[in-house]
Parts: sequence; C-alpha cells; structure tokens
Amino acid sequence: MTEAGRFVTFEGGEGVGKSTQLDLLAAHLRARGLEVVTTREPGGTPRAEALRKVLLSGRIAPLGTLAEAALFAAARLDHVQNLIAPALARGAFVLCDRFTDSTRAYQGARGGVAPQQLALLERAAVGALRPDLTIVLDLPPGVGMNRAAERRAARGLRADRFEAEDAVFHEGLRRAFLDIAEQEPERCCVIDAGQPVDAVARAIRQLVEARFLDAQAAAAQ
Ligand SMILES: Nc1ncnc2c1ncn2[C@@H]1O[C@H](COP(=O)(O)OP(=O)(O)OP(=O)(O)O)[C@@H](O)[C@H]1O
Ligand SMILES: Cc1cn([C@H]2C[C@H](O)[C@@H](COP(=O)(O)O)O2)c(=O)[nH]c1=O
Repeated sequence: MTEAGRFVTFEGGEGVGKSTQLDLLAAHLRARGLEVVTTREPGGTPRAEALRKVLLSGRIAPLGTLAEAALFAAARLDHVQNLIAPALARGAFVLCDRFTDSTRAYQGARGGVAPQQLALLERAAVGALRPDLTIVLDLPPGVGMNRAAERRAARGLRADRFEAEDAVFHEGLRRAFLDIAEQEPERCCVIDAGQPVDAVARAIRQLVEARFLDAQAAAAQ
C-alpha cells in the first residue's frame, strides 16, 4: 500500500536485467510526462550507499546472516524515510532495483534467517509500505551470472560478496523469488528475462500501463 504515488520494485537474481529494464521503464514513463524516481537497494541515500559498500565488501559476512539482514534493514529504513516515502507522497512513480523480497530470498531462503526475525526487521524498516507491483525477472542463474561476469569484466570489477556465492546458492535464489511470486500473485509478476531486451521492456510496459495508467485514464473519462 502506498500513498499517492506508485511503488514498483524489480527483483531477481544476479544479472537478470533489473537495472537495464528499470532505466527503460523510467524513460518510457518520463516521456509520458510522469514524475519518476529511480533508486536501488541497498542504497538510494548517502547513508544507505555507505552501508551498501560495507555489505557488498563482505566485511559483515563473518558476523553472520542475521547481522547482514539487520544492516540491510538499517539501510532500507533510511532509504524509505528520506527518499521513497517523500517521493510517493508527492505522487511520483518510484522504481526501485531490489527491495524487501531480496532480503527474503538472500538472507531468508538462502541465508537461513528465520521468517519471524525477517518479519520484525522488515516491519521496523518499512512499516506498512508495500510495493504496488513487483516485477520478478526470471532467468537460469548460469545465464545471469555470465551476463554479470561480462559486465564486471567490462568495468574492471571483481565479484562482490553475493556474486561470489556458488551455483547451488544462485539456483536456490531463483526458486526463492519464484516462491515469493507464487505466494503473492496480486503484487508480483514473473517475466521471462531470457528474451531480448526490447521484448522484456515491452512486456513490462504493457504490465505497468494495464495496472496503473489505463485504469487512471478510464477513471478520468
Ligand atoms: N535481455 C537481455 N539479454 C541480454 N543481455 C542483457 C539483457 N538484459 C540485460 N543484459 C545485459 O546483462 C548485463 C546485466 O544487466 P543488468 O545490469 O541490467 O542486470 P541486473 O539484474 O541489474 O544485475 P545485478 O543484480 O547483478 O546488478 C548487462 O551487461 C546488460 O547489458
Ligand atoms: C536489497 C538486498 C540486496 N542483497 C544483495 C543482492 C545483490 O547481490 C547485492 C546488490 O547488488 P546489485 O548489483 O545492486 O543487485 O545485494 C541482499 O542480499 N539483500 C537485500 O536485501
């Protein structure tokens, strides 16, 4: 449930195309004259971006997955309070690269943090805020990991804390995101991310227009 705006999150494993598709949707919505705020997790505000650096460096990993989950929640609290909630209150479309489902998948399903503990952290960080729509980009993990590795090589980067996990971890993540989508079909929509970029973008545009913009136009008539 959001305030006046629309909150759309992009989820899925590594290299499935979340940032590519988020940018394309943002450009499409801006061309229609809408205010769009693009952001990401962990991150989105200066304090949360600082926490992102620590989390992805792997320096927190020795403290255990519960500590990591708590730090993701701390970053999210700052992000929601200082960027997401104000933008939604203004009536903007907020497009966010990863949100609470990533914690459920990475720290919960794969990291072994108990659902009750995750629920407490989630409530503390986001209160009653829920995405209006979550786009789950689905891809065999091998394909996504290859895409992510090529992107890293082009930028001269090394694998981060989570990219460095093994194939079993990434296979489990894919299942975790699909399970979340099955459990919340009204909020989540799974899209085949193995299609060419343009085809994925078209599917996302159609979904967003049908969900938010066609209904708005019909109501205005
Ligand atoms: N549909 C596609 N087909 C082929 N390549 C793609 C497709 N979508 C994105 N890519 C490429 O794959 C790489 C990863 O894409 P992107 O950064 O958008 O993924 P991501 O899900 O945001 O990754 P991460 O979670 O690792 O940050 C980029 O080099 C991008 O150009
Ligand atoms: C929000 C969130 C993220 N993660 C992990 C997932 C990714 O490996 C990184 C973020 O990197 P990206 O290139 O921006 O996708 O962090 C997580 O484990 N838990 C979370 O809640």
